[in-house]
Amino acid sequence: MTYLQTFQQYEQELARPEELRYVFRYARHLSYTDLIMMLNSEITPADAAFLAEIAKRLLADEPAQYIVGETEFYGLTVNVDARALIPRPETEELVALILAENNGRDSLKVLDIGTGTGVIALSLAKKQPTWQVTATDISSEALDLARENTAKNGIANLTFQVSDVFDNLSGKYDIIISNPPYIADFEAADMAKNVLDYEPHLALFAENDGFAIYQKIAEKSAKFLSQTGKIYLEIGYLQGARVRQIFKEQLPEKRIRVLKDLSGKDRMIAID
Ligand SMILES: C[S@@+](CC[C@H](N)C(=O)[O-])C[C@H]1O[C@@H](n2cnc3c(N)ncnc32)[C@H](O)[C@@H]1O
Repeated sequence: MTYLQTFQQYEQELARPEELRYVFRYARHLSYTDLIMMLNSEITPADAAFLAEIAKRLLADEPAQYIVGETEFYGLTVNVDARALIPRPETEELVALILAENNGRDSLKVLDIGTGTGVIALSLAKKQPTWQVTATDISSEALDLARENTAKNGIANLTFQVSDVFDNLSGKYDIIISNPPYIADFEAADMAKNVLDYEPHLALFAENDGFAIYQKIAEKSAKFLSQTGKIYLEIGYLQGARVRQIFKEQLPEKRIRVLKDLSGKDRMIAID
């Protein structure tokens, strides 16, 4: 049997067939061209066994990134596993927005609430070496993973703190960022199995119909924000109006913008 026949046999059964070749290529360090070149050759017994194992895990809806153990985010390679949410491309847009709007501002104190794998904090700290970035999470397991990713990417201007939103923090920040859990419990019924069965629910769901962490951030943000401080948030695409209102009540003097992602959906809030 050839590689191509083996791939095709499993791909028929998979909900996301493209993931099989992606995981195989990544694990075997192959380029697209390398894979194309081998498709018509006889599969080795070791690769046949390896593909069977990958296909089994994908059929059980395990996310491809968890099988590979790594993913790419804003030019960084980070470890991913069940301790934290798999970073999403929309979050890269939040990072790009923050960098574009704060270009040329040196020595800022930056706080990333709910850092997960650490990707927002890591990307900002790498692009802006004069910024001092604090990354927090309520999950110490997620912070362990974020620390691994900091070492993996050789980034120094980053510190970590276990905290329920602001509970273990002090001082003022020039930029506060969060991509918090924002899914309401009732939405679970409509969620894909690869998300619901594998990613940490602490990273996905929040009380008060998904708004609880925004409310917590808003209530204390005046205390933790420097005078000209800014807040950047990722939101669910239907949450813009409500999150704007939550922050308007606490920070009435600030400008609040609801911004769209590349697919035209409300995805970010910028407060300055
Ligand atoms: C949606 S994930 C975002 C992870 C990462 N920032 C990203 O964008 O990929 C939300 C993160 O918030 C953390 N979290 C949940 N509740 C929290 C709380 N009350 N205080 C701080 N972090 C919290 C979760 O553990 C999770 O890592």
